[in-house]
Amino acid sequence: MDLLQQFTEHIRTLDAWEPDEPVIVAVSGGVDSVVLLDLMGRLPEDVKPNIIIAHVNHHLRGISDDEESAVRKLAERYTVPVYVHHWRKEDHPDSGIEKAARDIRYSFFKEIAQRMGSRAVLTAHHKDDQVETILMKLVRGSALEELKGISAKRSEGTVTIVRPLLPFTKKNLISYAEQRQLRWAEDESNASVKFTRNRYRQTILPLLRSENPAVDDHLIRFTEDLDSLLSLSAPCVEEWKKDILSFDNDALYIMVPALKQADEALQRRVLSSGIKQWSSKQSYTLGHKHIQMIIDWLKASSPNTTLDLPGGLTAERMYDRCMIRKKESDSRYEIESENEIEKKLAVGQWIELEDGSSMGLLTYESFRSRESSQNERHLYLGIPLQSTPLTIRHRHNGDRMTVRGMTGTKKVKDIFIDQKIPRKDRERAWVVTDSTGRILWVVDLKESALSLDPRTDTISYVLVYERM
Ligand SMILES: Nc1ncnc2c1ncn2[C@@H]1O[C@H](COP(=O)(O)OP(=O)(O)OP(=O)(O)O)[C@@H](O)[C@H]1O
Repeated sequence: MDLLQQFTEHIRTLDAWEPDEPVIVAVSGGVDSVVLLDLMGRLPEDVKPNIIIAHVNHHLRGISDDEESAVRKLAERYTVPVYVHHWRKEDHPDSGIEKAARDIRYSFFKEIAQRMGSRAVLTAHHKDDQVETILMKLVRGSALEELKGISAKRSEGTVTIVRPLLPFTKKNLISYAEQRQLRWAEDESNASVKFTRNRYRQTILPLLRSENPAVDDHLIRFTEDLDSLLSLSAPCVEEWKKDILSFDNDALYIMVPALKQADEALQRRVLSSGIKQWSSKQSYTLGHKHIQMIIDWLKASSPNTTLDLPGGLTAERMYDRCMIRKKESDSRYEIESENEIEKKLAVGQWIELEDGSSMGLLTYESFRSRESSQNERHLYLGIPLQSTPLTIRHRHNGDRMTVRGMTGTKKVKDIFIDQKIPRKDRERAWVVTDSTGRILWVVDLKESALSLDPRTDTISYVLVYERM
């Protein structure tokens, strides 16, 4: 059976879309996604969807623009629509480039899917990616639950991320591309052993394969077996969790004697699952390493001690109970009390604020077409794609923000002082934060380096503020 036949069979079993339904294919211009696009275009009519290409030009490497035009040419060749997002690293000074680039990719793919009424986003991850991921996680010491590979289908809200090339090796894809005389761009970063994944790809896995050529299949089988064991034992973990853990908005509580009755591997699973559940509501994260730290500390510590954890969290032990929560902020130098009004703002929404002013978050297109955006009572700010939903609130003690032309962050309090804003007005000022809590704007006063300028930047959304 040739690759197209195997792919078609696999697509039928995946059952991720109906014929003629719109699906998004993420095409970087590399061989994997070029092959995926070609295979999708050759599917028989009874499984063939309406293909829409999504591409992100990261402006990171010399060839980024060539990749974009190659992807546009592919769209012409297959007569399918293409959507391109431009992303610049200067807009993301705080985050690691690789992670920020990946986050923006997925949020763009999902946004296009929602806009086009598509349920599926396809990426070209293949079997070699799968094996590298598993091995890297094993070596890094990830928690058992994280030792999963890349999933063939993963739901994220209304969209499912589908990886239809997982059964196929890179070799399979390259020989298909050569047979079909496809053209693709080489990713320069693949050649560098600087990146961890490339060391696994170029040195570690070839060595393991020379020891046993079936090592790839063995690693994949290992995660499949582990997955099934984890699902089988999940009800038991849930039972233990009921005795050991509880949480509310403020804290996660651990009953120490109950925890100590479980063996240590079970302690890790219970805590890891409980913390994940609690932190998904609080947007804190504690990794495997810190879970082990808590277990070791509870084993050794006397009844009244505390342990500092990352993300401003602290664990306090009071006899039989341990409480994990956000550290109290140091308010010695702040006089005014905090005002707790907090509102979320999603794209397309307008909200009225208590002081009679209002804010709306518009797409760039609708901002441009709104005549009243020229109104002098309006102030506006460009918002990067991945920042939403925004939060509107008054200032908090200890607030800090990035400021253009300055490295690090500056205290919002100092910005008020620099601009000689009277105390009573400081309490009334509105602060806008992005989805991760970073300040984008102290309204009418200071824009953070994370915001964009609608006149010059390629922007996704515009936040409009209308004074009372
Ligand atoms: N710039 C891009 N534009 C469109 N699609 C992309 C882009 N980069 C990657 N993709 C899609 O994602 C797939 C995986 O790419 P890559 O291995 O570089 O991503 P990654 O950073 O490892 O992502 P992940 O964390 O999801 O594995 C590609 O085959 C392609 O389908």
